[in-house]
Amino acid sequence: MENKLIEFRNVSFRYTDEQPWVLKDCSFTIYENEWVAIIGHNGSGKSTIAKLMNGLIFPQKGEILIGDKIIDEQTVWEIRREVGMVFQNPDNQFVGTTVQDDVAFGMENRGFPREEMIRLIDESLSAVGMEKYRLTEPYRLSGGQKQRVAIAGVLAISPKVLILDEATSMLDPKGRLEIMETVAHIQTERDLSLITITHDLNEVTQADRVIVMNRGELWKEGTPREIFTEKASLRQIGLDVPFSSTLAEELRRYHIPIEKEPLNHEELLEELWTLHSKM
Ligand SMILES: Nc1ncnc2c1ncn2[C@@H]1O[C@H](COP(=O)(O)OP(=O)(O)OP(=O)(O)O)[C@@H](O)[C@H]1O
Repeated sequence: MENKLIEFRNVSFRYTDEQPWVLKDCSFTIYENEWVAIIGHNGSGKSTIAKLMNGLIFPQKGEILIGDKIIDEQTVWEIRREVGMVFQNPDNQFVGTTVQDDVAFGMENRGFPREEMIRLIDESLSAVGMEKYRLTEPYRLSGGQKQRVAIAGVLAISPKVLILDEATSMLDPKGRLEIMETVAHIQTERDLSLITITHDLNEVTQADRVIVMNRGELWKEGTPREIFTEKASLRQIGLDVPFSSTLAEELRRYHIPIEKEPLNHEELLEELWTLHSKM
């Protein structure tokens, strides 16, 4: 059995006593070295989960563990070193006047020695392909480059898990693809866990596991293929399914026996090719 990294135990949360519960009795586990995508309609509680994982807010009911530590006021500073987060809008995340200052910021806050900081700035900027931009002012960068720098800043503190909360949603398809390729590569290289909160189905299909949220409750968890097999229920809770999966559904209506749920067009073509060669 893999090692547990993050565990939600019957977590409920609301922003104020007057407001309704935003998360209701959520229990799930994230393991070391896995990539989990969290999906759900707008307002289903995904970003709230990310903020809870980083100790930006605390649950009123239940508990959250990182490794064997419960997140509370005492452990939160230690835990923030283990849980790195990158948000949607890169412009709200910049604090440095140059790229290297920005990457250094998280380390300065945590009192890293200077020599180690210099080494880690180099290492993390090259991990995201931004080593040439050390002295560039952040406002001169493109959206995708800014997100790379934000990721480098998080990587520099060597977290155990990297959470991307809609971190690619402001990028064009090419920028998205490039960032996700970089992140997937870093994840395997560094044995990180990766949690992506996203509406991008292409990203979801690449994850090892998917957690589906609906109205503050954990609706289902499973592999992308297991999740996307349930197309009708997903649509009912306001979620989309990959185009290849919808197309397979249509083809089955025409009695074309597509067996495996195709997660992308390559898999669908492969299925069709196999059927064709049996004819
Ligand atoms: N700071 C806040 N104060 C009060 N209510 C909030 C706050 N942040 C979020 N909420 C509410 O909590 C609920 C869950 O929000 P959350 O941002 O976690 O959803 P989400 O699934 O990430 O949505 P989206 O896909 O739109 O980003 C929503 O009803 C939202 O209005």
